[in-house]
Amino acid sequence: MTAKVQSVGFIGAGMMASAVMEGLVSKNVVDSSGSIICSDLFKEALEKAAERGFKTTEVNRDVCEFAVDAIIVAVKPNAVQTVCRDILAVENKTAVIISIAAGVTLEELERGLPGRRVVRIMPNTPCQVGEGASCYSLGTLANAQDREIVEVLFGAVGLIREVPEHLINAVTGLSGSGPAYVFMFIEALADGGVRAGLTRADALKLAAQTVKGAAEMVLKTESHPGVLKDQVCSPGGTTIAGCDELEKGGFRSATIQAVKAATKRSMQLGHVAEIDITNKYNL
Ligand SMILES: NC(=O)C1=CN([C@@H]2O[C@H](COP(=O)(O)OP(=O)(O)OC[C@H]3O[C@@H](n4cnc5c(N)ncnc54)[C@H](O)[C@@H]3O)[C@@H](O)[C@H]2O)C=CC1
Ligand SMILES: O=C(O)[C@@H]1CCC=N1
Repeated sequence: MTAKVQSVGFIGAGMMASAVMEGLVSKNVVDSSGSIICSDLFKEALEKAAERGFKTTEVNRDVCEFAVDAIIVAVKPNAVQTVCRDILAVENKTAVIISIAAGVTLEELERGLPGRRVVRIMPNTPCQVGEGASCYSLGTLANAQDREIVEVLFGAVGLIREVPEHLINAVTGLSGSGPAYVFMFIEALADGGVRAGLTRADALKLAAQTVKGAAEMVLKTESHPGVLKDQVCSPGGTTIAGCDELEKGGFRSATIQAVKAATKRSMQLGHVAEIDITNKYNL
């Protein structure tokens, strides 16, 4: 979808908000960066956003007054209920409220925002370069137009899917957290290349391009990744020797465990957000 939106607000201007804001501008979803406003308690975050041409404010209510299409809640899970109180203080009934907070359920959002249309979404940082992966669920009062806004905003910056809410924690464990696992893999591939004599710069480029190319093959051919892996492995050749080492190191099992652990952690975060507002967990 390429429809333009009039104005969008972000409460919290940190890592994930910046990634989505950059993506929306570069994909021309908004006329200019001036159609996006963000608020934060942290001055440096606002200064960075202002340098990129976004409107900024220290007052969350300003965001709610400015945003016509959507207010995106982009604070850590334990700050969501505080932000809900700021949102409720402004009579903005047009904007749908979209939370990207890990673990915070639609029920918790609707309890904090009675009578408001809410959406829970889990994006990831590659939204910044238009290659995100986001899954969302609509709250009980959200309507077809709200679904369209979510699809326009997050569809412009990557893949977008509607899923039943109970799957969003699994999405968080896989695509929400997944970029970090992939970055670790790229770093390790590059370390291997350096160990084998390549320059760091060449090794990093080769590693990143290899991951990008392999991912494109999975998406474009729709082949099972095991089939594509077999095509690289010559009998008695180099690749199977490398695969052998990965299996010895528990590579696949470790990856599965990582997704499971992150999913479990996501399930805990909504609860933590409810009971802990002390920043103890630094969420
Ligand atoms: N970083 C990631 O890869 C992803 C993060 N998320 C979710 O996005 C949310 C934000 O995460 P990040 O951007 O990584 O965190 P971050 O720490 O970079 O950004 C959060 C920002 O919110 C600000 N903030 C805190 N309390 C506030 C308040 N009351 N009013 C206004 N601003 C306030 C903080 O100063 C900070 O700049 C989290 O709920 C996280 O679960 C979702 C998908 C991916
Ligand atoms: O680590 C986190 O809690 C956030 C949610 C998904 C990615 N980063």
